[in-house]
Amino acid sequence: MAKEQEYVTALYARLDLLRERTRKQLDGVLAQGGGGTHQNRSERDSFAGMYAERLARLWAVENALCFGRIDLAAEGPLYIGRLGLSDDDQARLLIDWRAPVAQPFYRATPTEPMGITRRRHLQTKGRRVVGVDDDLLDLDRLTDADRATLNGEAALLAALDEKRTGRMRDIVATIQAGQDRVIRGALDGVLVVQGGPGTGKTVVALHRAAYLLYTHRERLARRGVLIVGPNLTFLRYIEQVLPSLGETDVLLSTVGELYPGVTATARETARAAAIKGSARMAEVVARALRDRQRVPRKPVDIPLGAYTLRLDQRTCEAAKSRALRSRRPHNQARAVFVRHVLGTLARQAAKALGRGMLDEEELADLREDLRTEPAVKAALNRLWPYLTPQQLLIGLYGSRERMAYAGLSEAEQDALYREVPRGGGAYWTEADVPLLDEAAELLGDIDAGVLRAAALQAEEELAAARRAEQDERDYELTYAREVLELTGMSDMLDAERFAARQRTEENHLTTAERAAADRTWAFGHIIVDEAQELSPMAWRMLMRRSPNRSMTIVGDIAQTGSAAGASSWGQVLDPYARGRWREETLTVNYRTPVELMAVAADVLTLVGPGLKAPESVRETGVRPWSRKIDGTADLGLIVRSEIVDGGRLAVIVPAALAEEAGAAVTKAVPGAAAGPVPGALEAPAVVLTVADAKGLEFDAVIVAEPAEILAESPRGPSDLYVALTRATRRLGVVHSGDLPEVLSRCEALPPP
Ligand SMILES: Nc1ncnc2c1ncn2[C@@H]1O[C@H](COP(=O)(O)OP(=O)(O)OP(=O)(O)O)[C@@H](O)[C@H]1O
Repeated sequence: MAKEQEYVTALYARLDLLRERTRKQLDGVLAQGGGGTHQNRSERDSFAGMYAERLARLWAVENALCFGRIDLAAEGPLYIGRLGLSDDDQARLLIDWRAPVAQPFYRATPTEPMGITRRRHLQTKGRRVVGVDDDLLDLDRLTDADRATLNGEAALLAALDEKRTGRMRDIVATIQAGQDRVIRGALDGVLVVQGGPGTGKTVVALHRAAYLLYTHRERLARRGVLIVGPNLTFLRYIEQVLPSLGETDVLLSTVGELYPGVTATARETARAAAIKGSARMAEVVARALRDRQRVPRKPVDIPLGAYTLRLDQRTCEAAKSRALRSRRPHNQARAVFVRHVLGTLARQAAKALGRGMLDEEELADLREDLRTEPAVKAALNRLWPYLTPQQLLIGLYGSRERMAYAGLSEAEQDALYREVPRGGGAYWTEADVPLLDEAAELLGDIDAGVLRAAALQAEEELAAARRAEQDERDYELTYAREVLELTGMSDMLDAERFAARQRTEENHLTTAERAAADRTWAFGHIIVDEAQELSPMAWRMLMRRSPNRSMTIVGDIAQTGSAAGASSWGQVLDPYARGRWREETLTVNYRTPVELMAVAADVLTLVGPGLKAPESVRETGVRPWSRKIDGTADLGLIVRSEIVDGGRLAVIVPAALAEEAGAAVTKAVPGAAAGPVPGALEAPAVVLTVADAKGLEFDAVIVAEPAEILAESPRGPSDLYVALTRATRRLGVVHSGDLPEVLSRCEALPPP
């Protein structure tokens, strides 16, 4: 240990020196100030960015800088750590864990030693070496049983046994061979990582992101990496892993956050979400748009001073079919529509003016005059309006006729109908986001000038409405204001200044920040976690963000909870990457001890025949228990008695019980949290629904009213399976009715 300490001390000294040097370089660049030519400034900016990033990376690796070493038969030891370090003569001092030469640290086994004779795990506390743990890969000294299983077991078990902090930690020191294969898998194509609960899918996906960024830095730094998770609590749970690996420029997002400018915070029924998620909504949105490209049933008269122009159906039909044939998105095709209509009107006007033959130039002038006539503008806006995705969907959900036209059945209309928003408040739900994205594809951009004009016009109309209806309760007024706000039009008033600011800020934004602000950004690689939950419409949206189909998709089909979620990976991926996706399976459970997994495995038989639970690596000797309770007051008492100092406990409840149970537990336990609120992860106890607990883990879990969880949705068995597999140590079940037969393996304790 003393020898290892010497080496580790030298590594930290080197790290300190590099930090010092980089700091000086950064200060030097910043001291040059903002003068000089544009090129000077932009060069300085990019140097400053580079040094700042390097410095951040050097600071991120303080903890467990070096965690292992491998002894190569030929060249002596190599030290493995969070980043690569060399001395001033370029001699290697520390190898980045992601470098190819570090691979034997994770993969070597006694049967396949990969040229190393020994692997050593170094445990450190701060800068102090506190433990050394060796695996000998020298074949002659091992038994057959050792050979089959030996893989840094002691270090792994120590890591798994630690109390949870509420945040996921990195596992660089103890990545297992099967996981390493996933982490270092090729960048291109779609890699599916299927695995039961606790098999490390999430943590492996995050390490894969770090590995890919290291190995393909050029390509990925420019296009960025997106990591999609199921909810904000989950993203908070994992957000520290990549920074601790020295990678900060990655975009973490839920599906609901992927449409810039929209915050999807409204709630809706599972049924509505399921309808919105189904694949046929692509056609529904397309039809909803066709509904807005209307040909009037009767000719439209346009009064223009002394005479009246008439827009007949044939003209509208012809204009529409030209616009559609242009194959441009709706807002851009509008120009084609308008041009044709104006042409016809101009010829009519010429006739009305008694001027039979006009030359091209005169006709063009006339068209331009007509274009700005309010009555003409109003007619064109009715026939082929500029639309934002928000307007299209608000209009659809707010009208049964439109929904019927778009192909939704009466029952579906009932589920989706929503009043056109009046006062403030949340409107958009998570399931709306892929539909907005779909609509945006069909609508295309409205160019900034037009948007500005439209916003100004809307403002004028608002002012006019204000004048006209001062005394009445002004529905129209609120409506106009709301739509302006919901569609983001109100921001567009200042589009020019916004654009100018955007241009100057561009240079300072990281790739992730730029990607987050751009709906059409194509990512270099996308990682989707809890991918079984995504709806077909959400997949369509993600696939648009990944034209090169370089993706890692992790999940567990047996844990699917949402009604629009996946039942097989083929069903999800074949439409986009048939024959081009590969699957890796993880089968070892690093979270849940054997005793708990036995209970969960019983429940898995309800999910589907033939499904196999992952195998747990640890036994704790602690049996899961069950207890009959008499209401949520009892629950509060039990939770209080189950809390262990410094440990974290979750109470997982059916959605219908969330509020009541949350109130009871927060009353009984000081500091407890109800629901996925900020701070929930750090609380000693938290009450969560299954959907909110997905992907998380806790020292102890109490599952409340399992029978209701089973009955609450068609995916009830999957939900119960998820709930039972969140604990790293202790599991209890409380029930006021009968305990479901499938949980009979729990030890029945007397009521409190
Ligand atoms: N090689 C490893 N070394 C140390 N800890 C590990 C290792 N692999 C997994 N773990 C730990 O096991 C736990 C479960 O991992 P993770 O959450 O990634 O599993 P998962 O497969 O995503 O589970 P679920 O499907 O239930 O969400 C985490 O605490 C993780 O840190």
